[in-house]
Amino acid sequence: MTAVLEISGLGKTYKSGHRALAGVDLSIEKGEIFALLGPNGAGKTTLISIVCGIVTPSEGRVTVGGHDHARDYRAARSMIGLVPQELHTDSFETVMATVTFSRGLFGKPRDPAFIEQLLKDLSLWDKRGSKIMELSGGMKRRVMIAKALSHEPEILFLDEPTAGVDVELRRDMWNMVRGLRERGVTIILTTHYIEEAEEMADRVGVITRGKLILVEEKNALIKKLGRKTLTLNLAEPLDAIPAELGDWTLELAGEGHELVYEFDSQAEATGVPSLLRRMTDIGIAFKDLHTRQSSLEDIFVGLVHEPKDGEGAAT
Ligand SMILES: Nc1ncnc2c1ncn2[C@@H]1O[C@H](COP(=O)(O)OP(=O)(O)OP(=O)(O)O)[C@@H](O)[C@H]1O
Repeated sequence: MTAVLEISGLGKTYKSGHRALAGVDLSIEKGEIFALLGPNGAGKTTLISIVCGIVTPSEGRVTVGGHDHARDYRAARSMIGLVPQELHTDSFETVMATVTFSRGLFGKPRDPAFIEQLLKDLSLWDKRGSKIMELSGGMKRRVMIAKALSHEPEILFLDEPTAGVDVELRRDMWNMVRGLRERGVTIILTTHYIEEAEEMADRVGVITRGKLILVEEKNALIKKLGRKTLTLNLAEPLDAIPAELGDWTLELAGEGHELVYEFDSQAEATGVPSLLRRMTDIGIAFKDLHTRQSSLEDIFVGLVHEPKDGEGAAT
């Protein structure tokens, strides 16, 4: 695999003195879907804005397809499409004119057949003659995507692409992302919908307080950091956890009808068989049981958890 985007030692201190990014190193492979997760204000938009040339970094280096982002800006930028978080398309122009113009901005020759297909893929073809200002919010967002793709970029940045969009647009968006990936386009997205990252991403990066604290294959991350919970539905409710079960970290839930055991699924001895044996020995019967693997969301919340007064530092 070859890296299509290389970021090293990237930092940004805004004029206000706010340090929004510090020491960010990241290498993105061609054709992957990379999800950047982080709480509000973590620095995701700042990072994307630097790579897209909207914000100037305070330090560090970015190369896009081997082009140095500072020295060879036009070549680097023409490889990138950006769908920004905010819609700024209050335009008197028509959909067709806006999208065609965007392609020209990057010095690409006119290609009406390509633009037609793009507008059709985004269900915008019927609206091609409408002024942008007359469109609904969802349609405007589709236009932003069409603009970002108009010059056939190799890397597409989607900043919170599905925030506030309806189910249909969200579905279309993800179908589009899958289609682009099949054509070898690299996708980097930020999202607050962690289940989306869980479904779509190949790799996940977690950013908090301007630092990229983790970059990992999504499946490996879930396996490595994931915990499993075993829930036993008891035949008779318990008032308290019996002393004989003191070797396991257990909780009672469901008004005493459920016994919950959280364990490390990667550990050699999970403690599950011995727990079940001990329960049988002391006469606690259960009707049913199920296990649940922790989700990316559980892992994310654990990683970016802000310590409250009196708590230890965040991990
Ligand atoms: N132009 C600016 N001047 C000063 N501070 C800024 C500027 N732009 C962003 N910041 C600050 O930098 C930090 C990172 O902001 P950024 O928008 O990158 O975060 P984010 O992770 O994208 O957040 P969100 O999820 O809310 O979009 C925030 O504390 C923000 O207030």
